[in-house]
Amino acid sequence: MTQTPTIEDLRAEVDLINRELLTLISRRAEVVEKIGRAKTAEGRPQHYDPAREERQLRELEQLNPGPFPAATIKAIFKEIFRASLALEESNDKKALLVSRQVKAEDTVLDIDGVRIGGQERPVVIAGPCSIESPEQMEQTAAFLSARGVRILRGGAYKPRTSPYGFQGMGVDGLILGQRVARDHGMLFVTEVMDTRDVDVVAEHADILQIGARNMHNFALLREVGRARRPVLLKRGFAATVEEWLYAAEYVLSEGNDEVILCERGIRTFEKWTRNTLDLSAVALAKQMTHLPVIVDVTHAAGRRDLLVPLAKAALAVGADGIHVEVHPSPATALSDNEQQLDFAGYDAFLAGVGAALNVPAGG
Ligand SMILES: O=C(O)C(=O)C[C@]1(C(=O)O)C=C[C@@H](O)C=C1
Repeated sequence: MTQTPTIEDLRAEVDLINRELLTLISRRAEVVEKIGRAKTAEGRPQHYDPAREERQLRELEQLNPGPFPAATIKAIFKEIFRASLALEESNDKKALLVSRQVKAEDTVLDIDGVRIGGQERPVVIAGPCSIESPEQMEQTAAFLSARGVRILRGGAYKPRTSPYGFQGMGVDGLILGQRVARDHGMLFVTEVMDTRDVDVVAEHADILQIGARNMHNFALLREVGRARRPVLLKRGFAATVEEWLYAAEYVLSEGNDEVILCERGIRTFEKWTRNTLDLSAVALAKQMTHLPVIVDVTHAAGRRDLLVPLAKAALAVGADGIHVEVHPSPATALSDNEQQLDFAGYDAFLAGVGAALNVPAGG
């Protein structure tokens, strides 16, 4: 007399079938990978082939012995096609130069003795939004260098919403920024906005900044990639992390691997801050890439009262430095009046962030 199998017996049978299915599904994946490689070799523009999927589904529907209804069989196989397609496409993807797959260890930049990235102390990049006058730059550099800041920022090209607004000092600003930075033993970082200016900016600046609005300017990214100067690459305010990293890849692909990523806040529905600081992007960029990542707290917040908590948070998630705008007299500044710190404000900021920033205060 045959006994009715127990649940345990039936489960043992299911386990065996699972193993067979796994073997078959893996074998299928291996064959699909071969199809994928053949398509790539033939130079086919895409792996997705809906007609081929449709033919398979029709045949499977006809062969379906039940008890699963046709729709269920279709859903299961569509999932198999989706996974197979992803496998084919992932085999095509070249590991990016910015990724940790290509370089596992942190990139540490050494720019005239100023080290950025890895286990180094976080750096501070500070200075006015725009370079306006010798007095303004001199006062700012003297103040900041006395507080251990080694990188002076200042914009020489400032296209404004109105073409009639202050447009920056241009080459005179570059010369001034470089001289003042040298006089105070600092590096000079300034934004380059036009491919035609890359050479002259690289002549005067130690670090070339690509602004958020130019993150997608691929011609400019290629040009700074050839300039053989470190690049500070701001994230576009509407750019995904993937787009930001691809922008960095443009620079690296030209042979320049000295890139500092800079998160400066993204545009969201929030109105009470100028942008929204995306801390997860900082953590993610640190995890996925080997490049140093810094955070521009000034543009992220657009208001002075949030700079301390945002800087602390940025450092807590692994930022390699902080970018902050400082001006001797923000009220009379020619741009960004609302958000630049005055000198007392910078001292309060430094005291507020405290040990996390590790810059010798009042030194
Ligand atoms: O036959 C192909 O062309 C494949 O790439 C394989 C496969 C499949 O899994 O069957 C995968 C994706 C395509 O959209 C069509 C079919």
